[in-house]
Amino acid sequence: DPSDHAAYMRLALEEAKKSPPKPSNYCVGAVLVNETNGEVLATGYTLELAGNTHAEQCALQKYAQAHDLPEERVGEALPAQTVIYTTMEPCGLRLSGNLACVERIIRTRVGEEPRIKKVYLGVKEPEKFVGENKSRARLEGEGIECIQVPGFEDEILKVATAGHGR
Ligand SMILES: Nc1nc(=O)c(N)c(NC[C@H](O)[C@H](O)[C@H](O)COP(=O)(O)O)[nH]1
Ligand SMILES: [Zn+2]
Repeated sequence: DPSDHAAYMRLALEEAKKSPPKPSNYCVGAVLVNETNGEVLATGYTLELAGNTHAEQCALQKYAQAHDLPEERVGEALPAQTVIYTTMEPCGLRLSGNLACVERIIRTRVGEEPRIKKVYLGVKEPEKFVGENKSRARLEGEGIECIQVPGFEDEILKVATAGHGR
């Protein structure tokens, strides 16, 4: 049921739990969904794919690979009403200097239309690594709606910071 946002966020959180904790990032989970029919298109979690990969990046890369496309062209294969659920808002800047997920989401545009129309997020990014995350303003500016799915904040942050010690 495409409107059961909590179910998709719960799925993203289950993915996040698979991520190997590190002190230098967050353990995040992401799910790409076709909002027209509720179909799960791909899932991803931080470090799932080789390299210093983010959850959203992994979901996009897996879907692209399944359609014989490089990640930067994934928009060509995404349904027009694709949405992404991510336990933490997409990064806008990464200490590693790797391309931020907000840019990966925006570049799914084909012509004028972004293929990812909405970003459902569980929590804002804490300001530990890169100060205030400005991705939501960036996305809204590109016509991509950002919607917070409430109710999972504590569990998401516990999983996200598992590698940060106490
Ligand atoms: N939305 C999101 N999904 C992820 O999978 C992930 N790991 C982060 N984390 C954001 C955090 O700002 C960066 O992890 C640090 O800035 C370190 O940067 P790298 O990850 O090493 O590129 N954020
Ligand atoms: Zn990211």
